[in-house]
Amino acid sequence: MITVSHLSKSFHLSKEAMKQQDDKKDPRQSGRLFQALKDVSFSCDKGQVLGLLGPNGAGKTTTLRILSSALKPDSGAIVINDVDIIKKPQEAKKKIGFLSTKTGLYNRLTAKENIEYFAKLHSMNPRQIKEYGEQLYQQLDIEAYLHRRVETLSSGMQQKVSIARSVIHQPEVLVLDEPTTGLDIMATEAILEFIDSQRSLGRPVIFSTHHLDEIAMLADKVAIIAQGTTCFSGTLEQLQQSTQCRDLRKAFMATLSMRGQHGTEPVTSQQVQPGEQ
Ligand SMILES: Nc1ncnc2c1ncn2[C@@H]1O[C@H](COP(=O)(O)OP(=O)(O)OP(=O)(O)O)[C@@H](O)[C@H]1O
Repeated sequence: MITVSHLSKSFHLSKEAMKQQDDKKDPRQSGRLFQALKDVSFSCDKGQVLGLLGPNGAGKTTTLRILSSALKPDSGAIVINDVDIIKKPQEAKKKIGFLSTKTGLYNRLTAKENIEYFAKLHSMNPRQIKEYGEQLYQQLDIEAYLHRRVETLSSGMQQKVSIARSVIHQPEVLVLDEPTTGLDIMATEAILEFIDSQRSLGRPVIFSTHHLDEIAMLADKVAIIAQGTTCFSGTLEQLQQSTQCRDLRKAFMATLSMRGQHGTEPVTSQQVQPGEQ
């Protein structure tokens, strides 16, 4: 189980960034300080898939980068099976498999060389790499192009290799930032099937997306972030009940407008407690 509680994170803006933010008139900005996250909380249990939703700039990537330990929050906690990984960033690297939109692969290495390189960074031994690698290659259906250089692969193939590289060390939790963006229907389907297979293995999966059909198809839970604050966290049924909307798109829009995202009302952040069902 992973529990994320009350994350906050501010960035100091460069002069250039400040000009860009000024144009957006985002209330999270105060002079050169931009509070990207104010209060983000949600939880995802063993064998659950949680979809992270929110408008552009809401704070989804910032949240996921904090989960992966690439960024340190100003406050808040992330607990995976009783270990606070903010206090133990090395544990975070072991426990979390992270796929970002920029998860790098080395173009000149083959797919297999890339995956094995990252496995070694996680101190896996050759037997473990072979054993778990073989299962993973089959599961992701990437065996046919394991020996091709990454630069010769399509974006869908590269995304599957990136996923393999992110989970080769058998993390306890999988975190994926917009894993299907820019992929065609077949590649998207393969990624969604992989997420579903992780749920069956009992591994919590947290993924951000702008595609509500992916949420409807896969997610057990949803967390909606608006302007750096969680405005809903719970099951899909609870989202539908709280908004009285069966249609997910309408439920999402209703949640945002209840929180003042479409009007002039301030965001009245209803405190979402981690672990809330
Ligand atoms: N390093 C940084 N310095 C300054 N501002 C930042 C930094 N990183 C993110 N931000 C700002 O924080 C806000 C949240 O960004 P984030 O990338 O987390 O949003 P998002 O919800 O993932 O958006 P999208 O759906 O467009 O990917 C944005 O306004 C962004 O410009």
